[in-house]
Amino acid sequence: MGKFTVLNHPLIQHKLTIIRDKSTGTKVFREVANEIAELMVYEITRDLPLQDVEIETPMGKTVQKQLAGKKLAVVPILRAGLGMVDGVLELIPAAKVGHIGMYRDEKTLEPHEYFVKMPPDIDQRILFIVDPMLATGGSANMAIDALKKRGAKSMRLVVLVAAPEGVEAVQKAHPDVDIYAAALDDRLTETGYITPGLGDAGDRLFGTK
Ligand SMILES: O=P(O)(O)OC[C@H]1O[C@H](OP(=O)(O)OP(=O)(O)O)[C@H](O)[C@@H]1O
Ligand SMILES: O=c1cc[nH]c(=O)[nH]1
Ligand SMILES: [Mg+2]
Repeated sequence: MGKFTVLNHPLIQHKLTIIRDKSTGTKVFREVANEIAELMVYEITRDLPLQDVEIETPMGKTVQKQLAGKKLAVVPILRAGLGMVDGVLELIPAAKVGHIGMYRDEKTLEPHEYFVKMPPDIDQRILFIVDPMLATGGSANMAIDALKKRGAKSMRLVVLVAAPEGVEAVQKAHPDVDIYAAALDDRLTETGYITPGLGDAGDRLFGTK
């Protein structure tokens, strides 16, 4: 089964409270969502493999470390995942970005895929799939299916708020994918929203209703 990790660094908890607050407007919501994503990526990349490289400093030759092997890509699940991309790229500016468009039917809660554009060689990259909300897990599972179909082999799912139902669904469908969240919330409401949650992440990021 894939690991589920809550990254509860005090800065992350503090910032998450800001975006949960319904009085937080679009500008601050956008800024702080990206700040949380940046802090999360710092934690999630701790285990990336390093390799030796010989370089020359002004003082002479030396063997030092650099990131080894596989390259990275960030994959936001549109729309709301876009709200985490800049934060990830702050720390990994050379990462490629693949987009996957999904919307959840408001009544049935079924996910629908409407767009996929990936960088080449995703089979050789570690993919950080980002989406602020993991609710039923339907969207994340369909996104992971779409990426596997295109050859992806190494994926990590990075969300701000997770519901227990969503974590269980992804762990069951994709035991090879580790999940990282800034918080694990109580449950889903009857209408499929995470509670206490932060509302509709896409609407809060983009000012839609
Ligand atoms: O786990 P699930 O039950 O599938 O729900 C989570 C999904 O719902 C939201 O997207 P939404 O469908 O609202 O699209 P949007 O990002 O365009 O607002 C959210 O950003 C996730 O992608
Ligand atoms: O609480 C939720 C659940 C799904 N999508 C959201 O944006 N928020
Ligand atoms: Mg939405």
